[in-house]
Amino acid sequence: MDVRGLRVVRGGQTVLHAIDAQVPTGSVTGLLGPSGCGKTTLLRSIVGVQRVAGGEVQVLGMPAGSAALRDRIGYVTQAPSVYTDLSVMENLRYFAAVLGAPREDPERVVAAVGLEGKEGAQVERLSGGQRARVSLAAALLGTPKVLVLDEPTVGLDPVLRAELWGLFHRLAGGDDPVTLLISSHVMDEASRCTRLLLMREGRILASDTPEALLAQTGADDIEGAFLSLVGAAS
Ligand SMILES: Nc1ncnc2c1ncn2[C@@H]1O[C@H](COP(=O)(O)OP(=O)(O)OP(=O)(O)O)[C@@H](O)[C@H]1O
Repeated sequence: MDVRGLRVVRGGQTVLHAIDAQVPTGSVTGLLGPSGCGKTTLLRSIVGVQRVAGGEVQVLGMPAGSAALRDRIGYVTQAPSVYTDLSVMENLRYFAAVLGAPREDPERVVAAVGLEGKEGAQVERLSGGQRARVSLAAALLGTPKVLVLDEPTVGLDPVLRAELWGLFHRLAGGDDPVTLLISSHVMDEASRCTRLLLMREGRILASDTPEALLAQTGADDIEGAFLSLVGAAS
């Protein structure tokens, strides 16, 4: 993914100020920054659903929003995007049909997110974490090359969070690597990423590996590195 000079205006305000950002293929890149800094807007621009005021966004070598990218990008929004009155499997079969995914794909993705045994459960009756995993399972249908996940671990317990990060790394490290871009406002998730994009007030503060950011700032953790970079930029 390659973002150059991206400018977005929402509600009359510039929310992305001509930003540049690269997400290497096969990386697990964390997009970290405080609430309201523009993370969702950047993700929406990459998925191709955000009206942009300027700049360019390329995904897998194609302009964001290209029809050819539709079944190659999985996008999980913050709000669950599955039908709550349908069962887990009904949702997955429906989305698989829309995408033209292989017939056995719903079973594969249920196993990938650890929802075996819940196939027949109505989504309405699932816990928040289970619902989040149904949305993630839907995004894994059709074996996308890029996964864009907006705060996928919010509200999950630590065990489930660790399991999901394990899944993200398995997807990125497989024979057919997936590139993952994952937003979070929880800085302690930074250490789970292979690369970081630190964002503040519509600008990218830094783009590097967690280790390099710690070395560069001399901070003990990414929160400290973030504060040091904010200090240096102002
Ligand atoms: N539909 C909208 N209309 C106008 N302004 C919006 C809209 N959605 C978001 N904004 C503004 O754009 C800015 C960036 O919002 P965005 O949702 O991208 O932030 P975020 O970093 O994802 O926040 P959070 O972590 O709280 O989800 C904010 O100042 C917000 O008020």
